[in-house]
Amino acid sequence: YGSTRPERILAEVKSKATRGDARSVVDTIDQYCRHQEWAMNVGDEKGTILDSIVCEVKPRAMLELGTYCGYSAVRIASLLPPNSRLITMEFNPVFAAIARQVIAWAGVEDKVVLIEGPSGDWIPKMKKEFGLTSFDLVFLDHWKDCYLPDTKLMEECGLLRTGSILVADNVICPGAPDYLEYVRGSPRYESKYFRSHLEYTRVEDGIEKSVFLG
Ligand SMILES: O=C(c1ccccc1)c1ccc(O)c(O)c1[N+](=O)[O-]
Ligand SMILES: [Mg+2]
Repeated sequence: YGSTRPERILAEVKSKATRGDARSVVDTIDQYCRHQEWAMNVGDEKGTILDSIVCEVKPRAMLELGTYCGYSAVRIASLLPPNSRLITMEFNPVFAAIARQVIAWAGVEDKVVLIEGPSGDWIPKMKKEFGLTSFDLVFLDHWKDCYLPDTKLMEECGLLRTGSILVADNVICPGAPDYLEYVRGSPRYESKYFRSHLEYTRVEDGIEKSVFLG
């Protein structure tokens, strides 16, 4: 019977990573996806850039769009200060089911809330559902053509405050040209590009960090 790539990643984590050790889960997935089969985790190189921004911002309330297998959710959660929360959103129920188990194996489930469904449906409900005022940090890593509409929706729903930071993966490969043009061209954002590579490859990619100015 055919297993899915996320199922194979979970099996690797359960057989190779130390339960309760977030770093070993991250390293196990990187090792597997670099040497066995590529998968669309943010990866070790761009992950280090993401880590530095999470450590700098120390977000109380963080949102991730695009959970996939939970690699970046585990990476981020392991760096969050006490009583901080990562809300991670996944559209694909197969991915979400795997991510829940990877997050549990890493022992970070008390810092992570995984919600399933389309971002366009969830974003307008988040303030009420989670008693939020705004997000300190948002990691965009879902469908690349959703980056711009979802950013505009977060603005409209008052989920961004002066100083909120957007971190976007894959702005070069696969690319999010309309999003890049928006955050780089808008007077309401201060944007900076961190050059890197597509996870586990030598193809150019990068992360765009954009501060919302209100
Ligand atoms: O879109 C793809 C993609 C496109 C085609 C084939 C495989 C993946 C992708 C590639 C690298 C990423 O880091 C990533 O987050 C994504 N994604 O789907 O969100
Ligand atoms: Mg990505």
